[in-house]
Amino acid sequence: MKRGFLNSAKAKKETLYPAAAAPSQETASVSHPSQKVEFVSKPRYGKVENRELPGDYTPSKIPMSDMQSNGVYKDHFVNGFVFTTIPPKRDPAGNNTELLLHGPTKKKVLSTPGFLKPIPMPTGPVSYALRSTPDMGFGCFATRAIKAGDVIFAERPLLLVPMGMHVPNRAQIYERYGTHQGALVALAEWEKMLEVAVARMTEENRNAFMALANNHQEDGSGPIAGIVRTNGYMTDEIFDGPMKLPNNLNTYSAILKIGSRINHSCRPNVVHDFDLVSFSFSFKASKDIAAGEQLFYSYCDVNASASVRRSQLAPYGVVCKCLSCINATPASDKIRMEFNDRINDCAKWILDPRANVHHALKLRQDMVDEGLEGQLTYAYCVNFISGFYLLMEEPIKAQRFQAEFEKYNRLAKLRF
Ligand SMILES: C[S@@+](CC[C@H](N)C(=O)[O-])C[C@H]1O[C@@H](n2cnc3c(N)ncnc32)[C@H](O)[C@@H]1O
Repeated sequence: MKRGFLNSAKAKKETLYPAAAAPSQETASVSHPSQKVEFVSKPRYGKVENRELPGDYTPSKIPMSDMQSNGVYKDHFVNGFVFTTIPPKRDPAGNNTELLLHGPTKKKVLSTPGFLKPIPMPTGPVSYALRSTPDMGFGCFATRAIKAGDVIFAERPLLLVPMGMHVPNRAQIYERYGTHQGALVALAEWEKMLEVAVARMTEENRNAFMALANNHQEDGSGPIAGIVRTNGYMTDEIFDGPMKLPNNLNTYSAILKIGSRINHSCRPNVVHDFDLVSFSFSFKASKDIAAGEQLFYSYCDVNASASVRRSQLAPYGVVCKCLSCINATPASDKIRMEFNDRINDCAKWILDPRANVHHALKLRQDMVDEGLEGQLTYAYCVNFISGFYLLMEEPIKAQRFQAEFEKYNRLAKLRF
């Protein structure tokens, strides 16, 4: 792939995967020149035969006295995880997050300049409602027309926990019980830790959390871990240590009351963003949405082929039936995989606008056909087209595409 601005870290940030989209593997640990991550484990998914725990296994007692925060912001460990609440004072509207957080990371979060700002307001009156769907469980639907770039809602997570399972005695567990039963015991130990965080929630938040979907009922996950794995949003703005490690080994996963009800489509109409200062996720319309339409974001890489998307969705038990998956062909795969390169080509084409404007118009049409108007690539593309027409001294057309750029650039601002 050519290098260009779309390969920059900022551009790559556009695709945010919920937690379970990370490749599933038994265990993972890495050594980094400046960081060593231990105790991290990514559990299996699907049906795991023989889920019985070893007869001699007794759950660890979570050392509450060491690990429970006293609810004061300054409380953090130099080395170790804390259970804590943000903000520590109970909010009558329920906007509190329970966290299992590495002590130094808590310190980093709390010292973010401007922390803690109020949650952003939605654009206009309430525009969404939860409803059941015939084939996806619950979903989130627009109750009125929503414009591209509008904030549909913003919320603090119910829970924020490390992305992988953090089980302090993992090595001894595997040594004692072997790979298969060791994995089950690790999950049981992880469940114990999650139980502490969930027990700290208000009753209302706990009920909302426990009512979320659980697609991990047969792989050995406990009921809380199953909900975390089904509903987590990757929060890579929060990470342990000085830098982010590969495979999300040191990032966090957030579970949301409303956001976690949004289903997947490879033709999404919603984007989301986590803002550390208000400690909240905002969900914005990435296209104009009509009243009654379901809201979707993408759990997978929308620039990947249909088969890669399918494998990225497998941990959710999602078999996507969006138009792009149903009608996928080698040609449509190629189109998706080449969007980023083609937008970089626009910079070349603009040197001879009259001869090349059709390339840029075709790119735009391909993106519309694939339902990807919410991608940054699309905003860049219409901006280039506007530039082509300006150079060709066709101001009316230039203005039309400039207006479209401004509409989609409202979204780009969310991600920069
Ligand atoms: C984050 S939850 C979304 C909300 C969920 N439908 C509910 O009832 O709460 C993810 C789960 O929703 C279901 N789901 C999401 N998108 C889907 C899709 N496109 N097709 C089928 N099921 C889907 C899957 O069961 C998936 O594991």
